[in-house]
Amino acid sequence: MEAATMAWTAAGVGVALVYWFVWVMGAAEVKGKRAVDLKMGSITHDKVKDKYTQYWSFFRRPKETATTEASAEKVPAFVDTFYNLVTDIYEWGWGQSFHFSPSLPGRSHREATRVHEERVADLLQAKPGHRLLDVGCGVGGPMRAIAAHSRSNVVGITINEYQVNRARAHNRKAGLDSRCEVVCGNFLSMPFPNSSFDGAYSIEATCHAPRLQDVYGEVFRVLKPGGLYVSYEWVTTSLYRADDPEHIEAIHGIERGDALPGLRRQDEIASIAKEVGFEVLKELDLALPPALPWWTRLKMGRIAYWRNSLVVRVLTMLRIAPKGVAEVHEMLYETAQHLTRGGETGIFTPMHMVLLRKPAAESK
Ligand SMILES: C=C(CC[C@@H](C)[C@H]1CC[C@H]2C3=CC[C@H]4[C@H](C)[C@@H](O)CC[C@]4(C)[C@H]3CC[C@]12C)C(C)C
Ligand SMILES: C[S@@+](CC[C@H](N)C(=O)[O-])C[C@H]1O[C@@H](n2cnc3c(N)ncnc32)[C@H](O)[C@@H]1O
Repeated sequence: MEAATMAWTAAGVGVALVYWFVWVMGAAEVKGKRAVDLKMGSITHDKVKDKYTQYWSFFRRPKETATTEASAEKVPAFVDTFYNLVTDIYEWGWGQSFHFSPSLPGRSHREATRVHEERVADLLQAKPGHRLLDVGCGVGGPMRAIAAHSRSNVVGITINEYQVNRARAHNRKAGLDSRCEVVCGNFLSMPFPNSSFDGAYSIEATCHAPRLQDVYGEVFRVLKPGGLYVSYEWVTTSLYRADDPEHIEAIHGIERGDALPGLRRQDEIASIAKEVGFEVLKELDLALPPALPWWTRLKMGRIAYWRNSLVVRVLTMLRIAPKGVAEVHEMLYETAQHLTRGGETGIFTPMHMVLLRKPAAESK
């Protein structure tokens, strides 16, 4: 073969490979967020690496982030930075619902996710015309599933403006924008009047609050008397041993890689809820058998992680993705290992469910 023909063939194969990785394989979970669309929220291209460094130096020592008041006050701003860094990677590699769910035999991840979300609507006894609050709504995967399942209206709040725009765009696309509204704000001090919601829920979001009392107190305030609140909490279980180095490593790894100011213990949740005035109607770790493991979705994707990592590196090299994306992706990969370890050892659950009620006659 002539040299020129060989060069053209090699170039053709190269272009085809890049196309395959970026356009075909790159759209990992949900078509619509492709690898070439990876931005870093509202962070400008040249600032991504700096923001990642700032994030990492803040959350490197998880316990310290929540224990001093000055540091706890900074948590929402760093959580916002975290979601600027990860939102597109989450959507690209996981989908529009940023949470786990128990695996369901013979059903896809997407179906298992929907079932886990619809359970919230059923626990809340949500009805057409009800006004529900989604505390920490992400890009609105759960909000759309719950509004569609129960025909209720949902208002979501997230600290991250980029997520607000993504969620609104998804709501419009799904034809649910008349029933799903998204507000940018801090759930530790919400821009809603007292007693303005029939029900409320939070899915894997309140773990970002330095003090659970503060967010539960706000939910209590905005709920109508008699209103129900369901929360899926990230907690350590009774199997966690604070003197076991392997346990410490897994839990610290989860906290660092998920912008958490220190995980709470499972047995703290109900007492905090009671402290702010709620009645505790139900409390259950939804990850316990007969539920099938939630972490298999993380484990089974090793080949996908390798492929994604390559895609991210190629896109950074081609300057399509900003510098720093590869580091963020690597951090998430490590976080996935810690989460898997937490699940396998049973020391951690992301789905400790509590069903709470604001008393019908306000006692507070
Ligand atoms: C509730 C929270 C987020 C939970 C999960 C949605 C995310 C936790 C870890 C994330 C991921 C880890 C590995 C990534 C992988 C390397 C990449 O190629 C594709 C995306 C991941 C799978 C990513 C997806 C979302 C998570 C599973 C926290 C923040 C409170
Ligand atoms: C892991 S995501 C879960 C999102 C959504 N519940 C879901 O399951 O798809 C956590 C969410 O909590 C939000 N959040 C964290 N701290 C917040 C705060 N102080 N105020 C408002 N939202 C916050 C984040 O912006 C993000 O949307």
